[in-house]
Formats: sequence, structure tokens, C-alpha cells
Amino acid sequence: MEESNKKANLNTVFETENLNLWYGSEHALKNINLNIESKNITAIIGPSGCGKSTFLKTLNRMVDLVTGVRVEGKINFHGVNIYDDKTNLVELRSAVGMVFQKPNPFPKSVFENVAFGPRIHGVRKKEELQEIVEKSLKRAALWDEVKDRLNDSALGLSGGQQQRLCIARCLAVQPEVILMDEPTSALDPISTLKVEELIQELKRDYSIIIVTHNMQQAARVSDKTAFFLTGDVIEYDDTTTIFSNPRDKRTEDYITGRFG
Ligand SMILES: Nc1ncnc2c1ncn2[C@@H]1O[C@H](COP(=O)(O)OP(=O)(O)OP(=O)(O)O)[C@@H](O)[C@H]1O
Repeated sequence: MEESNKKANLNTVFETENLNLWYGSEHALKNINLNIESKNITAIIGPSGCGKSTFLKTLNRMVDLVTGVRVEGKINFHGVNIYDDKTNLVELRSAVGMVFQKPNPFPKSVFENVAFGPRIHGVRKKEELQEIVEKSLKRAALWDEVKDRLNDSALGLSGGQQQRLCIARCLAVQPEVILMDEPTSALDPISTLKVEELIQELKRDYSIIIVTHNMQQAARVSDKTAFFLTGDVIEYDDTTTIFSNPRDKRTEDYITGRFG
């Protein structure tokens, strides 16, 4: 028993304990207790306004940037509570990177977008930066498409390319976890497929938590799925179980499109 608990802990990247969050008087997350597995893809699903993005943003404390927000409970990242006063937010946010719904490259060159984070972290040598940029773009399955236009503006890339560039920018600071907030909702079906393939490829080395409105996407890419409803986690299980044999009627109603 003890041995299997230890194993479970080794495989856990985040463990939330009685996590509650309020925006002013609005109780947006209610007593969330979730163990998120390492080097796995976890999907967060649920209808609009149920707290998916809020939950995601608690994991790297981006939610602290909202005025009037109050968090109670714990989020252990490898066993250490990130809501402890001693947490170094710069370190936390490079370990736990984030990719947003709309691709948001900086109005700079492709190269400078990816080199930005490493520069901030003190990498100065040109060759070292070049190496990081190439490696990150290759890892984000974008290198072949941009290797001859590294000095062109990132804003000239297609939406799908911009999103993979944002993933490369995130990888360049060597995160351990990547949070993705509806990363394909602004993309066409082919770009969506490319990003989904990339996400699956990245799980060998990273823990990925993805918010999605797209049931097929959650079913296609994730290993675990959490179903949120009005700030509660209704059900959390293997993705195959959630989509084939959910325990809760509300999960079943949601995944079969009866509401949401
Ligand atoms: N910055 C904010 N200030 C005040 N209330 C907020 C803020 N952000 C979110 N909320 C509220 O918290 C609740 C959860 O919102 P959240 O954006 O986390 O939901 P969501 O499930 O990600 O929704 P969607 O699928 O529409 O993106 C909602 O009722 C929302 O109105």
C-alpha cells in the first residue's frame, strides 16, 4: 500500500487540496481536490463559465494578476505548495508555461519571439541562443516552415504557425508543465490537427493540461479528463472512462451534448 502511494506521488505533478477561489463575492472554484499526473495530457472540460480557465491559471498563479481574487487551500507542485509566501513566481511561471486561446506572438521576428525568454533568463551568447531557437522550433514542429524566415515578423505567419511559435516560445525556457487554454479554438481544422499531433508528441517530455470546449479533441488527445460544472469537479477519470462510461449523469448529459 505504502509502496503504491509513493509511486502515485512520483507520478503526480500537481496535487490540489481543498482549492477554493473567489472573484470578489463570486465563488468560482469550489473545493477542488485533483491529482494531475506527470508526462500525461489532462483535459479540462465543461460548459462556459464553469471555472476551467480559472483553474488553469491557478496552476502558475497567473490568476494572482486579477484584482479582488482570493485563493484558499493548497496546490502542491511536486509536493511544495505554490501558494506559500516563499514561492518564486518567475521560477514557477517558467516551470509552468502557458499557451493561450488566441496566438499572441510579440510584434518581433520569429527568432526574437523564441529568444525572448532565454534572454530574460540571462542567455547572452549568440550561438547559444541560436541553438535554443532551433531546438525549440524543431520541437514545436515549425522549424522546416520558418528556417528561411527567422528574421521576418512573426505576425506574417499563419494562425496555426503563430500558435506553434507560441508553443516554441514556451518550450525555449524549458518548462516542465504546459498549460493550454483552448489552444486550437482560433485555428482551422488542418492547423488544429497539427497542434493536436504536436501536443501528443510533447507529452513524452512535458506534463500538459489543456482546457477545451471540443469534446472530440479531449477524447482524441488526453489521458485523463476532469469535468467541471459551476466551479465543482463533477468527475475526474481516465478519458476513455469519461467518454464511454461516465459515473455521473451530469457528465453523461454534457458529453452527449444535452447541455453546454
Ligand atoms: N477576471 C475576472 N473577474 C471576475 N470574475 C471572473 C473573472 N474571470 C472569470 N470570472 C468568473 O468566474 C467564473 C469562471 O470563469 P472562467 O473563465 O474560469 O470559466 P471557463 O469555464 O473558462 O469559461 P469559458 O469556457 O467561457 O472560457 C465565471 O462566472 C466568470 O464570470
